[in-house]
Amino acid sequence: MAAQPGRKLVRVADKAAMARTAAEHLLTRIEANAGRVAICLAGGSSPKQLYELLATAPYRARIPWPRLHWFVGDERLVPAGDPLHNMTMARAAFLDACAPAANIHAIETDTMDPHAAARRYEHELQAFHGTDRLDPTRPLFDLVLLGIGPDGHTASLFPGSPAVDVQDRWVVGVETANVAPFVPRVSLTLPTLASCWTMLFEVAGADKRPILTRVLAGENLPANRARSDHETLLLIDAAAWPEDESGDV
Ligand SMILES: O=C(O)[C@H](O)[C@@H](O)[C@H](O)[C@H](O)COP(=O)(O)O
Repeated sequence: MAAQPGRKLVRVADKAAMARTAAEHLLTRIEANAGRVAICLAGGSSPKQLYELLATAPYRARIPWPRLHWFVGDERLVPAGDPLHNMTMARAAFLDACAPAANIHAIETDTMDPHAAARRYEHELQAFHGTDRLDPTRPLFDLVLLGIGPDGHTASLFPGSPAVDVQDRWVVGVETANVAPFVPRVSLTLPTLASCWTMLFEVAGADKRPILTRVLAGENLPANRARSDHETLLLIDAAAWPEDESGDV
C-alpha cells in the first residue's frame, strides 16, 4: 500500500469517557469554524452514547445548532423509522430534540435500489457544497465520525467490495453487506470520507481488540485505508486497546 497520512491513537477509560472525549473534539471543530459546520455521523452502536450526551443540557447549551448540518457516512436500505436505520438512531438520540429539521441530511431509503439512493445523496452533498470536486484545502466536513466493524469495514465499505476502490464517486450503492444486517447499503467513498478536517473513530469493547490489532498492523482493510486528508484520531477504550500498542501509527 502507498504511504498514508498518520493517525493518532487516544486511549480512554471506557465508553462514557469516549463519549465525553468525542464531544469535546466536536466542540473544538465547531469553534474552529465561524460559518456553516458539516458533521458526518457514523452508524452502528458505538456513537450512541456520544449522541445522547450531545442532547444533555450542558452540551445542548454549548452547541450552536442553527449553523450545524448533519450528514451520515452510510445507511442501511431499510425504511426511515426502522431500528436498523442509522439516521433514525441519531434522530432519536439527539437530532430530533436539538437540530433544525432542515439541517438533518439523511440518505433517502424509499427505494430498493442502493445505486439510485447513492446518486441522490451525492447530488444532495454536491448541492450543499456547491461543487462536484473534492478540494483538500476546502474539506467537505468539519468532522467525520466512524466505527470499525468486526471484519475491518468502516461506513459500509466492506473488505473485498469494489466500493472500497471507487475514487470517482462521492457516494456508492453497496449491494451486499459482509456482516449483519444483511441489507443493501449506501456509503460515502474513501475520498469523500477523507475530505474532512478531523476523522474520529470510536472503538470500544473487548470484541473490537482483534480487528483493531489487525488494522493497526497495517492490513489492507477499509478501516485502515480511511484517513482524513488532515487529522485522523482513533479513540480506543481500555478494553479494546491492543496489547503492546504504545503510540501513533
Ligand atoms: O451502518 C453501519 O453498520 C456502520 O456505520 C458501520 O461501519 C459501523 O460503524 C461499524 O460496523 C461498527 O459498528 P458498531 O458501532 O455497532 O460496533
